[in-house]
Amino acid sequence: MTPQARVQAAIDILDAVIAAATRGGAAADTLIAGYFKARRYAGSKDRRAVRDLAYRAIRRAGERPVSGRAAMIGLAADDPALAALFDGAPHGPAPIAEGEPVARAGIVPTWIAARLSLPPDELPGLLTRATLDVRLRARDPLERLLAEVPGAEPLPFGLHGARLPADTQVEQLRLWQAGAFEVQDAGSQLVTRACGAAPGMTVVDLCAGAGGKTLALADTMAGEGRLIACDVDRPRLSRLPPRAARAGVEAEIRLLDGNREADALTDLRGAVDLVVIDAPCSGTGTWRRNPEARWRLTPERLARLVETQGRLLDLAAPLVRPGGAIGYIVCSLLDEEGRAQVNAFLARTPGWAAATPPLPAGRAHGAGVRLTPASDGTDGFFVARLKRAC
Ligand SMILES: C[S@@+](CC[C@H](N)C(=O)[O-])C[C@H]1O[C@@H](n2cnc3c(N)ncnc32)[C@H](O)[C@@H]1O
Repeated sequence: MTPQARVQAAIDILDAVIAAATRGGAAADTLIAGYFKARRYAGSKDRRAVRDLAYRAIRRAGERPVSGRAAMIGLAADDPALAALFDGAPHGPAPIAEGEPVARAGIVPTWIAARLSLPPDELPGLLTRATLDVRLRARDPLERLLAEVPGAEPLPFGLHGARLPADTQVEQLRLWQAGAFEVQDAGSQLVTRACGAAPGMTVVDLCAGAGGKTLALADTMAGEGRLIACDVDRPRLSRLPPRAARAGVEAEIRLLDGNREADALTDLRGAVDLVVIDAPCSGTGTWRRNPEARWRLTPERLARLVETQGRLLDLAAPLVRPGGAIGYIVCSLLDEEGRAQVNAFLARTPGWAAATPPLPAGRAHGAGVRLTPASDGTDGFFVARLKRAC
């Protein structure tokens, strides 16, 4: 592909990303993969260059741009070499006309910025490139992983895992195939640990999805006790059993009905030591992985998420035995999903109190702990451990 054709390809991809963000379609990564699947002529250098251009344009625009071309013209405004490629060459973008729409540079959409309780100097951290962190099974020695992957470094915060070079082909590694490790952000590992699972417990992972945290919980439980993984999303949940099998983990799987979740949990009422709620949320803490997610969120969608989170807390509470706990997690930096959500639960539910353990990272935030990309180098999270009185 010519340099001009690469720019046009990135514009086409951006159009698809903007359309998907508007109507709730696929993530940028999926759209980029689909684009190149249909264009086998593009070589690996072309793919890398187009992907890089598209992501630079996505990261640069805080608000959803009106078009891919507006996003790319915005990027070109800071990059004369890129601007020069708008020259009307075949397969490339037409020259930039006077008065054409240009996406404004920004980090956070205005309506979200007003609700984000982050100091301004932390905002750029939301869009830095994420690290490739992996969690190693407790029984596997870290040295083997460090020996297999040149450039791998031990994770900070005393976590049993490694930070791998960004371009590592994880699934080709022998240790991954043997089930010894899983890709999991250091922050995600820390907040899972904060929930306080232990061997012998009965643990419900209420929003297990494809099982990232289920597998980490199982490792902490060392195969002793009972682990029940639930979700309302059948395709996501169906990805859990093969992952569990690869890691040598046993978990009961329960598909919940989105309107009647409690029906599938009646046998667990008052019998659970720990319910982990890794709640559906805005994902504002993971923008560095999915920067287009900030174009996707709307006040209405956020309100629905907040309502679901409150409902999940109320669903979890009766499952917990006296003296047991809820681990509430969101990968969000919005207080209405984190601190305020937990405060509201504690205010309306007698017999519950905050009992979040100190973490080797993050800062106390209301009844819980918050991790941020800028101060902890992890995805952004809020976690709270809530204990039922004995
Ligand atoms: C943050 S994701 C979970 C990620 C997963 N725990 C992991 O570590 O990979 C939130 C999950 O909540 C699920 N969910 C949404 N509404 C739910 C509900 N009412 N009951 C249970 N799960 C729900 C979604 O399908 C989604 O998989």
